[in-house]
Amino acid sequence: ACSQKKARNAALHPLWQSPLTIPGGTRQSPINIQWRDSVYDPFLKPLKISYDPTTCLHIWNNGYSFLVEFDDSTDRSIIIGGPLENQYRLKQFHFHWGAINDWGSEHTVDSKFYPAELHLVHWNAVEYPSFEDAVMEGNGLAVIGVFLKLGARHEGLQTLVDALPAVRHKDTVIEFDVFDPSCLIPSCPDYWTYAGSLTTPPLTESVTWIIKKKPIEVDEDQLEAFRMLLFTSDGEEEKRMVDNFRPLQPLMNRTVRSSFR
Ligand SMILES: NS(=O)(=O)c1ccc(S(=O)(=O)c2ccccc2)s1
Ligand SMILES: [Zn+2]
Repeated sequence: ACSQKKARNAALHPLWQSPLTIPGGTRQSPINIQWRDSVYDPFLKPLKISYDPTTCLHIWNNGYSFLVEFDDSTDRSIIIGGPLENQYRLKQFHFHWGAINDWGSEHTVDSKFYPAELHLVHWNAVEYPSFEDAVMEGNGLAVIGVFLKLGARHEGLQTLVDALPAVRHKDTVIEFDVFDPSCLIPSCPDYWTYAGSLTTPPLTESVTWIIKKKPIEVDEDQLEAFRMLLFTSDGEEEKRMVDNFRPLQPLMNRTVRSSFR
């Protein structure tokens, strides 16, 4: 089987032979972040975030999560600095959550789960001609992870929550034309960063993860609104969209760096 796999791989176009396309690789995500094992890196810069709210396009339920997608045809919504060599363009953001508040995040901190986790997905438009190309490159993507914890109602999130009933079923989309996702990012500058992968197929090892140390607070009704979404299309037997997080992956030969002491 192994030799067959090698033969099959050899038959592939060189582009697809790189280790990046073999998701059983060495830098998979998510991981547990053991705070005391993370290494402070004084050379890490502050992350600079500048989003143009008018680049917001629509919300859609893709059957995994609900995504808010942005117009990434120009450099109007970008991040720069932090661990990044270039600026990266915002493509979309989405969430992962649990059926109950005891779990739901993809990353954990000292083995603690949060009830949900926000991912803001950006791509390296300086070095690559398209998002699809960037997805296949080791420095192609940068994802900001923000933990959600149970607490006060989040007013910025509420505009998003109010739109969710309209995308209850898989493959439903609604226009969502002005939203500034920086309202979902804690003002505290502290973050961890490590080299990882997408946490859903194609699982490619192309993500520089930037995980914010401080969570944002959301209330129970807002988490419940996530849980009333469906994995299933209209007319199919309803399956609630919950527990859409990937299991923890081995750290292997990686160090998690922190931007703070
Ligand atoms: N959870 S995560 O942030 O790691 C993530 C998974 C998938 C994406 S993607 O939508 O960018 C994408 C990328 C390639 C193909 C299809 C979707 S981002
Ligand atoms: Zn995600």
